[in-house]
Amino acid sequence: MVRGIDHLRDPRLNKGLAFTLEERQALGIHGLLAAKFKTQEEQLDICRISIDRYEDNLNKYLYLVELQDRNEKLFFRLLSENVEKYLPIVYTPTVGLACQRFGLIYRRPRGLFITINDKGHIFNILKNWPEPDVRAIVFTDGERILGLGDLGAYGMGIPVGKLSLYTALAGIKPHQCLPITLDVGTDNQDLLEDPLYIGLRQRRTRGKEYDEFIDEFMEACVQRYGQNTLLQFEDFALINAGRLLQKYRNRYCTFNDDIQGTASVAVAGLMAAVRVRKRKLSENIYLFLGAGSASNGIANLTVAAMMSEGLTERQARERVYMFDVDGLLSTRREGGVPEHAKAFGKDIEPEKDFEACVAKIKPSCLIGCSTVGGAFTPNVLQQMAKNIERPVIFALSNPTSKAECTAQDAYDHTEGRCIFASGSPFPPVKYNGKEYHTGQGNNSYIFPGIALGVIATATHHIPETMFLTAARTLANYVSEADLSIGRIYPSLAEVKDVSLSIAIEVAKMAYDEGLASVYPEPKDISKHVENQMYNFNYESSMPVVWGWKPEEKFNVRPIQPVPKNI
Ligand SMILES: O=C([O-])CC(=O)C(=O)O
Ligand SMILES: [Mg+2]
Repeated sequence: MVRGIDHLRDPRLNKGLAFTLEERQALGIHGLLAAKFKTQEEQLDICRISIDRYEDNLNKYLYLVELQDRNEKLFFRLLSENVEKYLPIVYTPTVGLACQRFGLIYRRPRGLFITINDKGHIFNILKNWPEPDVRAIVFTDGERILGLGDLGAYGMGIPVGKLSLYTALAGIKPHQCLPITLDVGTDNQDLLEDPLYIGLRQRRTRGKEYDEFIDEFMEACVQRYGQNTLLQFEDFALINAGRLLQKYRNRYCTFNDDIQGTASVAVAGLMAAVRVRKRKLSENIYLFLGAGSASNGIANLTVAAMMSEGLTERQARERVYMFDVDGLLSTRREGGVPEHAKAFGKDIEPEKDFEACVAKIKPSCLIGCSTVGGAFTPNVLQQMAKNIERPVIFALSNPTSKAECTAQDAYDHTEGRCIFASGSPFPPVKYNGKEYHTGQGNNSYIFPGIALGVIATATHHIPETMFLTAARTLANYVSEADLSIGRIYPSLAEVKDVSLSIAIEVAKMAYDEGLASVYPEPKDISKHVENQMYNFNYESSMPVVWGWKPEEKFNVRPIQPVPKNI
């Protein structure tokens, strides 16, 4: 039991003015607080008022970071009860800005920084982390932070933000979460010259040494926290993301959020669009702008979904085209098709002009994972409207500045006929006197639920089919009301329910497929999952008195009346 001022200084224990008189006295903090007793609800009101006073989103972000450092329960309850309002601050898009300014806003440390110089000693560094019961680690090497590129150690904002959502959206306990930055240097010249830069000021280590470093890291994590520790890759560059996923997916409990989480949310959106358009997944032609991790992840999962509608793998792949910096992925083009996207190369005439490509291939679904802001020009969008009655337009690159088009542009240039989703949030669209609230095809609908299901069952691997299950679960949440306002995702206000449902489906699957290691199998899986979840409300801080009370231990007979004749 931590007593005295240290109790107030520990964000996990601190309740501010919500400590009762008894608690203040028992903990030796009486007098260290003002006289007023507040409820958590009153505190939440003050937080909301305080944040509203800031106009600059980065200041709002800083307020929330400091709240998390001061009073963890209050932070998580605020976030979980106001998802629509604060998700864009703690997470995309503001977290992108926070990463870019990380040198300026870096105050208290959160998470671990492990550098390439620590190679050979990673386990020792993990031992410095004070929590013994970590179940999930989100880590980045900072090379592809959102669509912003190589931000090196400034990328730490991302694992921190992702893990905030683990707790706020899926109720995973904060002490079970560990954010890590693997600092192998940066190739971003601006950062190398930035006096505020907090990372190693050297070029990125690559090749064998990098691979050995990641190998050692993966091994050290399971050595420290167990084979079932969930290891989430986040914002790795294309050259490493897919390759490392293949290398580790059957050896560790791991997934790559940008490949698999993004794929799952995109496929859920496509499934919901089926309801609007009355056109099966397998009746579409897909064109991806960008042929990186996200595109390949979405394309592969879409192929799997088309196969479950009856197509062969080959037939399904034939319906998917990709276009990258060198043009359409044609086997006839100079330099051929890059290895990582081989499955989607086509034996057709090369084409370097994207607009021409949209006209020639006539896709019915256009999916942007290019990190090129504005790449879906008015001409591209108009062509999509010519291709099909209800074109699907996904502008998935993050943050907002990297989106391939805005929601308003998509409506304006398709006569309001498009079905639109974006990775970052957009304000409501006005078109022809009607207001549309388009959805956010962001992996935040997926990864918290997957993580909860995986942790609750101590699953040892995460098969691809779990992401298809998650996609179906999410798509089932989309109501007719959502669809009628142009949204192919449930509102963010429902994302906690969605996460729990995904977790339950994932947990069921883990037992069905023999992947779970929590035994015996719980009779009621939903209850089992729910029982693991974080309590966002304050609990009593009174010291617990252990021991037994005689009247509980023994059945004491009631006193009998004494017979009169004795
Ligand atoms: O963080 C997000 O908003 C989604 C994501 O994983 C990315 O863009 O890399
Ligand atoms: Mg990411």
